[in-house]
Amino acid sequence: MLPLRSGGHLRALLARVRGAELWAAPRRASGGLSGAQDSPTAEAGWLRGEVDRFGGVSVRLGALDCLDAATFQRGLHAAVQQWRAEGRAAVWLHVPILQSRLIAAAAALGFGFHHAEAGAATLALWLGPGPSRLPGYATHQVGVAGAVFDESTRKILVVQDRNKLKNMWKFPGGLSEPGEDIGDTAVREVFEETGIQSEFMSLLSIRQQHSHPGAFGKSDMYIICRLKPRSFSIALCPHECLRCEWMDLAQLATAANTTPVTSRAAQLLLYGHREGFEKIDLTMEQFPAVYTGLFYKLYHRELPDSYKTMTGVD
Ligand SMILES: [Mg+2]
Repeated sequence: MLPLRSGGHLRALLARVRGAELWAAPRRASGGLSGAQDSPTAEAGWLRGEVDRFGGVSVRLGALDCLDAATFQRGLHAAVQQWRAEGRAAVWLHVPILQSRLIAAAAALGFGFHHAEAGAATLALWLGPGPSRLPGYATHQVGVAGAVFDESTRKILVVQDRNKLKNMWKFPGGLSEPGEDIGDTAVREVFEETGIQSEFMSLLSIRQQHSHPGAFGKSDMYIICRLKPRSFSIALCPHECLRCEWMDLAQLATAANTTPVTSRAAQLLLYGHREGFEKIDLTMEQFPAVYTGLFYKLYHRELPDSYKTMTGVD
């Protein structure tokens, strides 16, 4: 990745920019197709790009804080021409928030926003033939609720949220944090909103809703987990909830002042309680990912061991 430039280094770079010998061809222009790890660092004067495995060039602006927008734009324009001539597929421009004044200069060359995080925006320019084939950024937010069900009393934990237009019974829950497992979100949100400690058992349902007002117009994925209670004494969070109680499951399944998704989950739980939770549960198993050192969680209906090993199957 691009090293941060020191002030002296920056002055030297700017002198090179003004001297116009800058946008030298990358040393290994066509590299990078063999995979991200051995992608060469392409050098285009002060705009250093890294070639990715899709043939795109990624440029990270560092401490170019003295660079004026006009000089930046001239340099970027020449570099883009160079990359286009080399057949690059796209340019990704990572702009730290303090360099935001350079964004308009890039936009004038055809760059658009791809995504932004708190400290930086990423702009993209498609260079390949035809319409852009670059993937979009995040499409969904993920909300997770915990249906904490006490099998011995047939009671289920329900809340009514504050700041809602109607007071409906629902399961405690909230938005998943980056990198957080679904089950961990459910357990954390239940504890934060109700003070109840619980344990993840399974996934019960997934709702997908597009153009969700609470997701800034993006799509919303709302997942309900079955949790087992580990404590029973409610300590309601007054900022998030109006009410919280242990309600009989059959009462929730037939209640009028609840949401359709909550009713359906309650009916599923009643069915599971009577007929066995293996009829409704999507259980979780962890596997190693193809990306070295990483793991993922797989959720599906219970699979007999004979099918897992594929022995003893006709
Ligand atoms: Mg909530």
